[in-house]
Amino acid sequence: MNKIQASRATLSSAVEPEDQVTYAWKSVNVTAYSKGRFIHRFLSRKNAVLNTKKIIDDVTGIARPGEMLALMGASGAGKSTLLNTLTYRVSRTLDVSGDLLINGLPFDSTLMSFLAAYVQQEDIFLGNLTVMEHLEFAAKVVMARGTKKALRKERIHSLIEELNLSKCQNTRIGIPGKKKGISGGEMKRLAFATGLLNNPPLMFCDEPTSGLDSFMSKNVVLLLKRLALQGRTIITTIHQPSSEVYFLFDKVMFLAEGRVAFIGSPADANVFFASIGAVCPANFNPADFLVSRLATQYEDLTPGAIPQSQFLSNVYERYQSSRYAKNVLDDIHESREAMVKKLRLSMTMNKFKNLHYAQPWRVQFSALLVRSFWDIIKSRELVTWKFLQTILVALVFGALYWNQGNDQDSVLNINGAIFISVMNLCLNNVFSVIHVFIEELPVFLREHYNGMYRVDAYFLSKTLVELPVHIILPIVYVSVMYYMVNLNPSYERFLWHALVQVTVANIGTSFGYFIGIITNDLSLALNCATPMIIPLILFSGFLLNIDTLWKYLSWVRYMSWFYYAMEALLVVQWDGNEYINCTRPQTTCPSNGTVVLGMFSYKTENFQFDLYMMGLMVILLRLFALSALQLRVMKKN
Ligand SMILES: Nc1ncnc2c1ncn2[C@@H]1O[C@H](COP(=O)(O)OP(=O)(O)OP(=O)(O)O)[C@@H](O)[C@H]1O
Repeated sequence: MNKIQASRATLSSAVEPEDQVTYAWKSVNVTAYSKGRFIHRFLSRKNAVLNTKKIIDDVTGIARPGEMLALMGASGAGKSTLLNTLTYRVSRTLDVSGDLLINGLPFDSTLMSFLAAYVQQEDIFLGNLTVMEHLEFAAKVVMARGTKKALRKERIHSLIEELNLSKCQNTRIGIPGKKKGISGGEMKRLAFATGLLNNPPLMFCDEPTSGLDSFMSKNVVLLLKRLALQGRTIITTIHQPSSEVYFLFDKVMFLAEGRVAFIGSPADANVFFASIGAVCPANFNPADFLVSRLATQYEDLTPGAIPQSQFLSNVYERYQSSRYAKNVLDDIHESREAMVKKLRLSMTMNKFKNLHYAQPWRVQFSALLVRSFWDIIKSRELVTWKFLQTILVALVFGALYWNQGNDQDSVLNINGAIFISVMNLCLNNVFSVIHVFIEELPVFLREHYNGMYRVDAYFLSKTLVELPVHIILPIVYVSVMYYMVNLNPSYERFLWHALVQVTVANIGTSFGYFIGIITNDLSLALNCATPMIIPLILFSGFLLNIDTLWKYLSWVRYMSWFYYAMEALLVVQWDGNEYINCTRPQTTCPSNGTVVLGMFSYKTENFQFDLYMMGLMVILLRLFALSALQLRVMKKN
C-alpha cells in the first residue's frame, strides 16, 4: 500500500492538503440530437437538416478544496445534466465537449471512482442487508488494496459514529414502500458513509435533501459543510433550500437554459442580480426568488417589464463581462499553477491511470459471493415459499396423474405429466428470475457506476450463489412427482429424468436473466417473454408434428430447449419398453415404447445430443445475458 492509499485509509475523515482537489470545467457543452447521436452523424454527412438541442451551453466553473458549491436553477435548467457531465455519467446518446480538469490537469474517467464519491438523489441498497453488513461489503471493494481487515473495521466504526448511524447499524436497510427498514435520513447518511469509505477528496451530490423535511435537510447540508471543512471539494445540486441553508453554501452556480447565469457566493448573487434589476424583496427566500426569476416561464407583471427571454439574455451577457466570470477564469489558471505543488496527487493520478477498480477481480468476486449468499439467506421467506410451492405443485400434479400403469390409457397421462412438469419448472424459473433480477438491477447499476466492481464479477457471483437453489428445487419437485405418477421405475432412469429437469430449470433461469437485462422493465419483460417462449413450446414436437410443417420452418426445433427436453425425457421413459398393454382393442394402440417415441418423431439415438444441446443452451443464454449486461452498462441510461 503506498503512502497516499494508506493516508486515505486512516481513521480521520480529513483530507490531507497533498490530496486535495480543485475541480474545474471549462467551456462545457452538451448536445442532444433529435434522432440520436449516431443517426445524426450519418445523416449530417448526407447534408440532411436535423434538429439539435443544446442542454449545456458553454458552461465554465470551478470548485476548490474546502468549498461547497450548489448548482441551482429552475426545473430543466440543466443541473442534473451538468452534474452527470462532471462525473462522466452523461448518457452516451448525448454529445459532450469541453475540458474537465483536476488541479488544472485533464484526467481519465476511471480516476473518478478513486477521487470522488457520488451520492445520488435516490438511495438504492440491497434491502435485506443491515447497515453494518452493507458497509462491510462496500469497504471490502472500495478501500485501497492491501488495507488490513482491522483498519477497514475501524474506518466503518468511525464513519458510523461520525454520521450518527450507531442506533441503526444492525437494522435491516429495507426498501422504501416495500420492506420496512431505516428512515429516509438514515438512508441518506448511509449513502454518505458508503461514499466516504475511501476518504475521497471530491464529492458530488444530486439533490441530497430531496424527500427530507426542513430539519433533516439542514442537517444533511451541515454534514456536507463539515465534510467540506475537512478539505473536501463538494459539488451538489439543490432544490428549494431554505434561506438558512442557502447561506451555508460557499458558492452557488445558477443555471438557466443550460447557460451560466452566475457563479459566486450567495451574498454576491444577491448583489449581482439586484444590479440587473432582479431585487429580492425583503423577507423573501433569495434562493426561491432567484430560481423562479431565472425560470424560462417566469412572467414579470410589473408595467414596462422586458420579456423574460430578453432578461435572460441580459443576465448571460452581464455575467460574462462581470468580475465573477473573470474570477472563475483566474481561479482555473491559478489551480494549474498550483498543480506543480500537488505532486502527490498527480502521482496518484498516474498510478490510477490504468486501474479501473480499487480491488482486483478475485476480491470483488469473493465479496459479492458472500453478500449474495447473505442476501439469499435473509430472503429465507422467499426461498421457503418457493420450496413449499414446489412441493405443493408436485403434489397436485402427482395426485392428478396418480399411479399410472403400463397400458394404452396411461401413455397419454404419462406424456402429459412429463410435458406439464417441463413447462412448470422452466416457466416458473423464467418469471421468478425476471422478477427478482429486475428488482436488483438498479443496485447493481448504481454500485458498478460507482466503480465498486466489474460486471462479470457480479454476474458470476450471483449465478453461482443461486445455482444450488436452481438445482435443489427441481430435484425436490421430481422426487415427489416421479414416484407419485409412477414413471419408469428404474433408479437410473429417475436420475436421468432429474438431470434433464434440472437442466430445463436452469435454461429457464438463464433465459429469465437475459430477458430481464434486455428489457430492464418488469411488465415489458413479462410481455416479451411469453411471445418468445410460445413458438419454442410449439416446436417441442409434442403439440405439433414438426415433420408435417413447411420444411423451411422445421429448423426452429433446434432452437427449442423444450424439443430437446421432451425428446430426452420421453426416451428416458419409453426406450426399452417392449410391451404396452392395449386394453381397448378397437382403438389405435401404441404397443411399445418405440411406437410412442415414433408418434412424436423422437429418436433414442438423439438422447446424448439433446443433453449436450441443453447444457450448451444454459451456458450460451448466460453468456448472452452477461453480454447484454455489459452493453447495458455501456449505454449508461
Ligand atoms: N438524453 C436527453 N435527450 C434530450 N434532452 C435531454 C436529455 N437529458 C436531458 N434533456 C433535456 O435537457 C434539459 C435539462 O435537463 P436536466 O434534467 O439536466 O434539468 P434539471 O435542471 O436537472 O431539471 P430538474 O430539476 O427538473 O431535474 C431538459 O429540457 C431535458 O428535457
